[in-house]
Amino acid sequence: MNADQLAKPTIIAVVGASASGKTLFAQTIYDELLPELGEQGISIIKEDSYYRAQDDLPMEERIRTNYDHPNAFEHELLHQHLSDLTAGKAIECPTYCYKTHTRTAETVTINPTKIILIEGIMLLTNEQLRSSFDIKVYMDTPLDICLIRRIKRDTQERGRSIDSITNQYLETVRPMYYQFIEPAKAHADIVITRGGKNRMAIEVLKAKIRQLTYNNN
Ligand SMILES: Nc1ncnc2c1ncn2[C@@H]1O[C@H](COP(=O)(O)OP(=O)(O)O)[C@@H](O)[C@H]1O
Ligand SMILES: Nc1ccn([C@@H]2O[C@H](COP(=O)(O)O)[C@@H](O)[C@H]2O)c(=O)n1
Repeated sequence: MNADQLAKPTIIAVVGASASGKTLFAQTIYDELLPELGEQGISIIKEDSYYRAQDDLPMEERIRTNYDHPNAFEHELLHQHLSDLTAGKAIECPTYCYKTHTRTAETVTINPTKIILIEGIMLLTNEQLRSSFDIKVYMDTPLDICLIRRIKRDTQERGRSIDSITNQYLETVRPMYYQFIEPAKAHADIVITRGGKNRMAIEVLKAKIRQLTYNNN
């Protein structure tokens, strides 16, 4: 094993409200750097993959779960997986289905890489996880914009009705945002405005990742 393979990875966490642009932002950086850094250079993980499996619950109960509380996630497993990747071991990342509200049977193998991008709503609420991140980015998108984008996305991609989106928003998404997500902004190193298409912010992060990759600092 050479020195590069032994080097500790840099873990970059992208957090913020639901539909604030976390996925678009992190995925754009990943897609644009992958051809240059290769599959050994950069990987991407979604916190949503670690939503708890609920196969044991009937659908009526799954619908009532508060998905905007830290306890909805298996953060212990995510922390274990980040430790494994840091130790140079591959992981089997769960996959999640928003329509059935549980995990699917498949897992995705993620190999250790120099840069790990991870994105999700509750990543900074867990102290153990927080301390494993080297760079913490917060997407500071106004909540009304997030709601508009969530309505569009959840009707088109997650099989939701307008009624279910608005009820869930008022009952859990909005109050939990104020309880858990917005206060976590204080832990961020970088705060990003204008969502997942902020080109300058994307270029700044890409430049930092290149510096970490090629200069090792
Ligand atoms: N700056 C932006 N302008 C227009 N659409 C955006 C912008 N940022 C995100 N979106 C769109 O909003 C929706 C939610 O963004 P997404 O990245 O999935 O948010 P999150 O991962 O934070 O839930 C997606 O359909 C995405 O393409
Ligand atoms: N079964 C589920 C699981 C999660 N959600 C919602 O997803 C949001 C987090 O994902 P983002 O991509 O939007 O960050 C979160 O706000 C949950 O309400 C869901 O609706 N159903």
